Amino acid sequence: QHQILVFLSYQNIAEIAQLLDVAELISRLEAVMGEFSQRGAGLVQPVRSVVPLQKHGGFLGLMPAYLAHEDILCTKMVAFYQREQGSSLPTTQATVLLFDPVSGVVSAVMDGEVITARRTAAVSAISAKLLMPRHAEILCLLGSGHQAVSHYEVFTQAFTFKEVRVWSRSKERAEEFARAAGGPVTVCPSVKEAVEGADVIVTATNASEPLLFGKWVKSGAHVAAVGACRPDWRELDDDLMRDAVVYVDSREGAAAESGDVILSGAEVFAELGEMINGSMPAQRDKTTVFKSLGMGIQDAVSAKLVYDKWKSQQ
Ligand SMILES: NC(=O)c1ccc[n+]([C@@H]2O[C@H](COP(=O)([O-])OP(=O)(O)OC[C@H]3O[C@@H](n4cnc5c(N)ncnc54)[C@H](O)[C@@H]3O)[C@@H](O)[C@H]2O)c1
Ligand SMILES: O=C(O)[C@@H]1CCCCN1
Repeated sequence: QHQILVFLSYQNIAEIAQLLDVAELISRLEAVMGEFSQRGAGLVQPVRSVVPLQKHGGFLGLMPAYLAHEDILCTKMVAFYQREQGSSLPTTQATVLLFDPVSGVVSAVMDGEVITARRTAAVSAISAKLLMPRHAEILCLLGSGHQAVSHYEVFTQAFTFKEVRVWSRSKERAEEFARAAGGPVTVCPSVKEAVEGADVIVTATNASEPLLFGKWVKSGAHVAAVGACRPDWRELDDDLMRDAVVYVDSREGAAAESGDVILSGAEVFAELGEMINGSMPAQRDKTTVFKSLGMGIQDAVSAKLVYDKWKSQQ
């Protein structure tokens, strides 16, 4: 009898979080991103298929991936929406399916919330490790939602900052974020004040117009941009995109989905995986942008990590 593991939505988040060790996740993500950028036959991951739900201001993304070396077959399904400010409905909901690649049987259905939050922050942390200034002291988070929280957790675990700042559209939310954080966080009244002098800036908002302007960004800073995942959505302005050295998770993904890349006309210098596998340099001394869109292979290694840990505990 084949055993199916079911993690129903929003019920076992603490359990999944416990199974997703940050250091281990980072090391698995580095390996798979490095391999992806070699474009070998062992890794299959089409650009995400996105179904627009025009009537509801949302999208359904399908993110399949097969990793032959580790024999991982996985797909994430993620519904994401642009919500009115104050809406109580979630903006992003994800479910991850793991398959037995021999039979095609589903071996696990997992809530994708923690996987999405952690793996995205872990990938941003890899970009920061390679691209942020050597003695980075100030981390700035723009947005105070799920991604901001997971970036705070992962970044403060992976690095040491003298100061952490947050800006959010809603001051109350930013204050709530600061109260809930595990350490001191400065709430900033404007994006400009939040980012001035910052060494690392994470943009994690649902904005569709630029909110981070190059003129405010310190020369040599690193920006990890995780929002704006549609070809007509922006978080960063043209100046920043054109003046910075731009890295992406996947060139094909960025060309299809990143408004910041497409509409600015900025040149993509390299993929994160190209830095990891040594085929392209990390230009740490320059102002850098890592434009993240999210990849199925990232969910696949994360889900496998959760599954293997869970199995070993049975
Ligand atoms: N790159 C990736 O792999 C990846 C993965 C997951 C989510 N995302 C994207 O990251 C972004 C944040 O996701 P989340 O799960 O934290 O969402 P969330 O809804 O939990 O938080 C969104 C934050 O953005 C703010 N915001 C919304 N509209 C804004 C606007 N117009 N201007 C400024 N701030 C605004 C909200 O106030 C909130 O702080 C989304 O765009 C999401 O699609 C990317
Ligand atoms: O890769 C992801 O999981 C996210 C989901 C939401 C839209 C952007 N990309």
